[in-house]
Amino acid sequence: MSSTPWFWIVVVAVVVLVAVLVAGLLIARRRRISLDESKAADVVEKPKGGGYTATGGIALAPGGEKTEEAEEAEHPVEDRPETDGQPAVGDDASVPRDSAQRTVRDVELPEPAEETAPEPVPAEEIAPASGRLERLRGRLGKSRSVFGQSLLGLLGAGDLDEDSWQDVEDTLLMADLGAATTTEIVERLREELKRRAVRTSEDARAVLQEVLTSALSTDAVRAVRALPHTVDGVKQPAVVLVAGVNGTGKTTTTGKLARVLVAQGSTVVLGAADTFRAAAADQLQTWAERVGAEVVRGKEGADPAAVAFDAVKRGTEAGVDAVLVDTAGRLHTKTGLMDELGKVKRVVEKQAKVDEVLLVLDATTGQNGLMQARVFSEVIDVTGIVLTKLDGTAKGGIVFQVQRELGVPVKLVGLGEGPDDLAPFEPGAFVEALLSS
Ligand SMILES: Nc1nc2c(ncn2[C@@H]2O[C@H](COP(=O)(O)OP(=O)(O)OP(=O)(O)O)[C@@H](O)[C@H]2O)c(=O)[nH]1
Repeated sequence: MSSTPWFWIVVVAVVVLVAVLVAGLLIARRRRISLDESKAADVVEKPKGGGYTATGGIALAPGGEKTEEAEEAEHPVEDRPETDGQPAVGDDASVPRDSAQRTVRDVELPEPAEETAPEPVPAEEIAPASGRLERLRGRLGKSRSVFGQSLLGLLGAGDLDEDSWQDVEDTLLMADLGAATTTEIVERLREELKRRAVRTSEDARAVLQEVLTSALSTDAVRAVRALPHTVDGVKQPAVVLVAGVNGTGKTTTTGKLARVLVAQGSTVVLGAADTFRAAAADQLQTWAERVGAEVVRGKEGADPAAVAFDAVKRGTEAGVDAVLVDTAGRLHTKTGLMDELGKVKRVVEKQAKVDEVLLVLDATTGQNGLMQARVFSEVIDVTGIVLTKLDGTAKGGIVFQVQRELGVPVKLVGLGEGPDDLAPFEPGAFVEALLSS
């Protein structure tokens, strides 16, 4: 083989190699990173937030009132197929640059509206407290049928044999008068009927009324100490503590009592020291609003003694006539809760004397109510009893027992859930109501 072809093959290979080397050098040069600082300075840092710069404060509108109608949107939501106000297919993502711009213009600001005092809330009409027991006589219906019909039926029948006297005794026991009071009343009835030689049912009724009324009489003052007094020439509100077990009607009684006081021209602060149940404070607040009294309440679970203290402090500062403190319902069997009630009283007494401690008892609980009363009076020195729900029981006789056993007068009776269904307790009117047909 001749050497000519080999010569040409070597020449072509060298040419191709040179061409590849030149191309590689050119590409490498283009890719090299420039570290020239002057070029880096030309890069302008973009402000964060897409170039938005606030020129003023956030626009604010008065709360609670309706603001001016917003201008009609260019693409009203209602014209869109979807309802949530999100952009729809075909909507511009942003306002086109050539769209009409709003210019600055003067606008007439409306004259500020003259401040008008809020319309005073008309106070609810409150039934006068005097003569309430007579008006609520019908509410004693169940107890009345036991006393009025059974007793009068037995006594009006003329001379009573031993069986009849046994029936009288049973009737009194069933009405929750308790053994001791029943024995005492039966003895007095026998004596009086014999002494006066009673023959007619009219006379028998009169004797019964007299004996029952005297069994309820006491030398203790029945007036609720809820009027202000003066200490060193300074007016002090009366401080009333309302206590009792759960659901006896403490909050309702506190509200009803506040109504009575306000109706008589007193100013009242209510202390919601029932911090266990948020609803209890709300309930008291509703009463306060209806009556026109101020309410002092704490956070749920707050120390009831602190709330009671604050309520009395507020009442004293505001110069009101009475501060009524509603305490949490508690089981008389729970020592901790009872201790806490004692603390409420002690803490309040650091700044003012507690003038009245009302123990609220539910008449429908009968003997159990009596046990509660005993424990409560050991802890807080009860000065008056409020017997509630007398409208719902045949055991109105509990009044006799409570008073006799505790030596504390029944001062008020609850005869319904209505705001004016609280009556002062008057033995004569109460017995009259029990015996009325
Ligand atoms: N029929 C009748 N119901 C009453 C009377 N007093 C209160 N009540 C009702 O008894 C229920 C309990 O009353 P509240 O005032 O909430 O009792 P409370 O003792 O404050 O209850 P707690 O805060 O849970 O301890 C409510 O439904 C009242 O309307 C009354 O004299 N007669």
